[in-house]
Amino acid sequence: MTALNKSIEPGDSPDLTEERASGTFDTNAMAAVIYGSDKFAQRRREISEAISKIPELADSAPLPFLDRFGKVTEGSRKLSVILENIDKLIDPSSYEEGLHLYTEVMGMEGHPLALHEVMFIPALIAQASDEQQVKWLGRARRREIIGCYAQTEMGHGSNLRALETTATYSPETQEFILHSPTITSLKWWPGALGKSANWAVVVANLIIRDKNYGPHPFMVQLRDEDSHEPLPGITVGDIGPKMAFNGGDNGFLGFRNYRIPREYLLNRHAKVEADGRYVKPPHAKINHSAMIRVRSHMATGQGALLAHALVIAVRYSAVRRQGYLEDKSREVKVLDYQTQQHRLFPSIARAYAFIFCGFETIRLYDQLLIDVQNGNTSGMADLHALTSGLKSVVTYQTGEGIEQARMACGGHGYSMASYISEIYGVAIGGCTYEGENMVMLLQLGRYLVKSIEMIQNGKSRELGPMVAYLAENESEIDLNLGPNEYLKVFEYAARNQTWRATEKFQKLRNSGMSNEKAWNQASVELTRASRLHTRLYIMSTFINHVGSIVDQKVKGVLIDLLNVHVTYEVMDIGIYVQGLLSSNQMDLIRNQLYVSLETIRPNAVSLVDSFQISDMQLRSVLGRRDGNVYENLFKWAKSSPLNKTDVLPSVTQYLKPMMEKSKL
Ligand SMILES: CCCCCCCCCCC/C=C/C(=O)SCCNC(=O)CCNC(=O)[C@H](O)C(C)(C)COP(=O)(O)OP(=O)(O)OC[C@H]1O[C@@H](n2cnc3c(N)ncnc32)[C@H](O)[C@@H]1OP(=O)(O)O
Ligand SMILES: Cc1cc2nc3c(=O)[nH]c(=O)nc-3n(C[C@H](O)[C@H](O)[C@H](O)COP(=O)(O)OP(=O)(O)OC[C@H]3O[C@@H](n4cnc5c(N)ncnc54)[C@H](O)[C@@H]3O)c2cc1C
Repeated sequence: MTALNKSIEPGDSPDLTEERASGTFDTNAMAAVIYGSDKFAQRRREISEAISKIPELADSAPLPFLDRFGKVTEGSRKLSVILENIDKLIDPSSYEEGLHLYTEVMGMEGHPLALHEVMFIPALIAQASDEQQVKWLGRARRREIIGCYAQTEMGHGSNLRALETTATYSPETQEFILHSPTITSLKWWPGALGKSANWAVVVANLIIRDKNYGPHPFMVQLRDEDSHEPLPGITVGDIGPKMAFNGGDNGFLGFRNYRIPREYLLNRHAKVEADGRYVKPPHAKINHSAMIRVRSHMATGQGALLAHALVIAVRYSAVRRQGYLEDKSREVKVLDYQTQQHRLFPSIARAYAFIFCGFETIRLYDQLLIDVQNGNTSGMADLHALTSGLKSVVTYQTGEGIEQARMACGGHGYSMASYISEIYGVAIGGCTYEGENMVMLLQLGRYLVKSIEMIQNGKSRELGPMVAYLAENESEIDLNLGPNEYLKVFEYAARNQTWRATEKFQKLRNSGMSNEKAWNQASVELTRASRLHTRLYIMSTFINHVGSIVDQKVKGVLIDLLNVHVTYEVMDIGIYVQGLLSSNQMDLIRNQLYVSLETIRPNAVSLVDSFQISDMQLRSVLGRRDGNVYENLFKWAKSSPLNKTDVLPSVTQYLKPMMEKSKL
C-alpha cells in the first residue's frame, strides 16, 4: 500500500478515515484525469516511491528553518543527488517526469536548473537555428552548461521596446558588442543568473550601423566553464532575498563592451549577414516565443499550486474541530460549516478548471510551435491574446484561493508549519513574471477591441471561434438546464462589457482625444472585459473536459464540482448580469450554489487526495496524509533551532541585564 492512494492505513486520524470512506469514486481514476492519463498518474506514484527510497533526497531540515544560504546550498546538494540517481528515478527524456521529480524533491524554494528547463532550453528550441541547436542544445540537455533567460532590466520589464542593453554589430570583426550603458540597463531578476548559470539567452537591442532593430535573443557565455568565475566584461550577482523562491538566485548582469561572435545571435528567425545585412523574421514578435510558452503552461502550473494549498486546508479542516452544530456533546469538524465550504470548495473547482484549461492551452501552444516551424505565424496573435488574459486571471484567482486556504486554517495557517505562505509567495510571483497582470490584460483588451471593430465593419464571419460570441444576440436563459446555460450567462456578461468598454474608448477618441489618452481612460473597463472573456474560456474548457470523461463515477463527481463552479462564478459576476437575470433567478442560483456545496461535502477530501501530492512534496504539518496534526506540530516546533538551548545568548546578553537593572 503506498502513502499516496486513497487507502486507509493503521494509525491514520479517524476523522480523515471517515472522510475517505465517504468518497464515491476511485482517487487513482481521478488522478488519471488530472494528470492526463492513467500511465502518467501511475508513473508519478512510482517516481514518488523511488524518491522515498533515497534518503539523501529528503530535506536536511524543514525548509522554513533554513536561512537563504542554507536554502541555496540545499537546492544544489539535492540536484547533485538527483543527477547521480536520475536513471533510477525517471525517464530522463520526459519533461513531465522531470518536472514531477524536481517539484517533489526541491519543494517550492527554487533550484539552479529551474529556469534552465523552463526557459533556457525552450528558448533554444524555438529560436536557435538547426546548426546552433547542434552546438548548444545537446550540451544544455546533458547539463554540461547551466542557462537562464535574461531579458528584464532594473528600469524596464513590461515595455520591451525601452530595454537599454545594446548588441552592436561590428562588420570588421563579425562580432556583436554587448553593452549596459546605465544602472537601469542592468539585467535584473532572471532566475539562476545570480550564482548558478554560466550561459544565458540575453535579450538586447540589435544595432546595425546606428539603426536599432529592437530586442533580439543572443546566446552569451557569462562564466568560465572551469572556474565558474565571471568572464572579463561581465558583472553578475544575486539580487537578494524575495517574498519566495529564496533557494533560487535571481540575479543582476551588466556588460562592458563584451564581444560575442556573429553566430551567437539566435538566428532561426532573424539573421545578420557578415556584411551587416539584416534578414527580418516572419513575424515581428517571434522573439517572444519563450514567454508565450511559459504563459501557456501557467494555467496548469497555477492550478497545481492552488491544489497544493487546498490539500492542506481541506484535510486540516476535516481534523480540526471547533464549536458545535446540533450535537453539543462533540465539537464539529470545521469543514462542516457552510462558510468553510464556501471558502474552500469553489477553489477546488477552480484548481480542477485551471488544470483542464491548461491541457487545452498547451495543446494550442504545441500546435502553434509546429505551425511556426513550418513558416505559418497566423495563429500567434490569437494565442498571445488568450494566454495574456489566462495567465492574469489564473494567477490572481490562485493567489486569492491560497490566501483563503490559509485563513481557513486559522492560527496554524499563519505558521510556516502549514507551508501555505511559501505556496502563496510562489504563486503570486506569477502575477508579475511573464508580464505584469494589468499589462497583459490590456494586451487581450486590445485584441477584443479589434474584434469588435471587425463586427462594426461587417466582418463578423472573419472572427476566430473564441470571439465569435461577441457578434451574437443574447437569448432567453433557463437556468434549470445546467452548465451550458451558465456559459450563456457568462457570454452575455463578457459580450456586454467588451462592447461597453470598446464604445467608451471609441467615444473618447471620437471626441478628439488622442488614441493613447482615450485608451488609458478606458483601460479599467477594458481589463474587466478581458477578465470576463478569460473566465468564459476557463468555464467552457471545464465543461468540455468533463463532457469527455469516460469513468462514470469520476464524471459524476466532476459534474457536481462543475455545478459549484458555474453557480459560484455567476454569483461572483452578479453586477455584470443585472440586465439579463431577474432577482428571482439570482436567488435561484444562490440556492443552487448552497445545495452544490452540500453535495460535494462527502467527496471533499477524496477530491484533494486525488491530486496525489505526497507528504514529502506537501511539506506541511497541517496537510499530512495521516491527519495526525497535533503531535507533529509539537515535534515541528521543538525542532526549531531556537529550541536547541533553553536560554538564548540574546537573553543573557540583553534581556537579563535589562531585567536585573530594572530590579534595582
Ligand atoms: C512550464 C512550466 C511553467 C511554470 C513556471 C514556474 C517557474 C517560474 C519561472 C519564472 C520565469 C519568469 C520569467 C520572466 O518573467 S521572463 C520576462 C517576461 N517578460 C515579459 O513578459 C514582458 C512583458 N511584456 C511583453 O510581453 C510585451 O512587451 C508587451 C506584449 C506587453 C508589449 O509588447 P510591444 O510593446 O512590443 O508591443 P505592442 O504593445 O506595441 O504590440 C504590438 C503588436 O504586437 C502584438 N504582440 C505583442 N506581443 C506579442 C506576442 N508575444 N505574440 C504575438 N503578438 C504579440 C500586440 O498584440 C500588438 O498587436 P496589434 O498591433 O495587432 O494590436
Ligand atoms: C519571481 C520572478 C521571477 C522572474 N524571473 C525572470 C526571468 O527569469 N527572466 C527575466 O528576464 N525576468 C524575470 N522576472 C521579471 C519579470 O518578468 C518582470 O518583473 C515583469 O515582466 C514585470 O515588469 P516590471 O517589473 O518592469 O513591472 P512594471 O512594468 O514596472 O510594473 C509596475 C506597475 O506599472 C504598471 N504598468 C506598466 N506598464 C503599463 C502599461 N503600459 N499600462 C498600464 N499599466 C502599466 C503595471 O501594471 C504595474 O502595476 C521575474 C520576476 C519575478 C517576480
